[in-house]
Amino acid sequence: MTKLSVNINKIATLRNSRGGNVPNLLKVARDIESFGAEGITIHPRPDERHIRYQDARDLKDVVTTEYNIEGNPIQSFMDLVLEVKPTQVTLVPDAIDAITSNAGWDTIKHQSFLKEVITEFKNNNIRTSIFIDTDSKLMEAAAKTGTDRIELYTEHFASEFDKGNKQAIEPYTEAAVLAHKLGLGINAGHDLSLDNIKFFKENIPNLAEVSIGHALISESLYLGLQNVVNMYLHRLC
Ligand SMILES: CC(=O)[C@@H](O)[C@H](O)COP(=O)(O)O
Ligand SMILES: NCC(=O)COP(=O)(O)O
Repeated sequence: MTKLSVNINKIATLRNSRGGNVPNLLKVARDIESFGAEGITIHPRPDERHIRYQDARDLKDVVTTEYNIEGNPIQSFMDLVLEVKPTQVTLVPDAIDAITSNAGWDTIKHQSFLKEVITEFKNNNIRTSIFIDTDSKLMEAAAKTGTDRIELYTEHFASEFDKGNKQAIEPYTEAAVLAHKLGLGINAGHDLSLDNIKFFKENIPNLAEVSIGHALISESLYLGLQNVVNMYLHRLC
């Protein structure tokens, strides 16, 4: 079984656009869990453009499934995660001004830093995962950091799949086989969607968890619009 962790960054983006509390992030997290999702993911960024550090604290008392916090382990992020103690922390090497995550870790260059950070999280009973590309050398170096899991960075797969190139899955399958041999758990995320998730899952052995946000929230709008427009029409007739 592969767990679905829903990334709720986009709910916070919508909320912040008006300055109030609509949509209510905590209610959405509760609802998503009640609909059967097995985890909630957030990615608080230093500019707090969507998830705020306070949201990460507030969600701690709300999330009853798996709580996954993603981000670049700068000091403020480290402090936050060590305070909140989620189920899992996913380390992502994104630049402060990145629009979204756009690269995996260079686990060779940053090996000793990652080892240090991972040790600290694991000493606090927080499972660790490293956002990473499919390169075998990077995967082998990831295992040496002591991380529990890796998260395959799936943007390339998603964009190639969209163009009809199903062979783009091959490096991901190979990376998953290697990760499993190295004793690493396997997560995946970025641009996974209703269109590509079945094919991805069928081709990735031992896939423990996917975190999905941008497409899932967009699909929820598409699939929910008809219902809501009709509800307005009923109230207006
Ligand atoms: C790590 C990753 O690939 C995505 O989760 C990313 O966290 C999405 O962040 P944004 O919602 O800020 O684009
Ligand atoms: N770790 C990936 C994630 O949480 C969601 O990424 P996306 O679906 O918003 O691209």
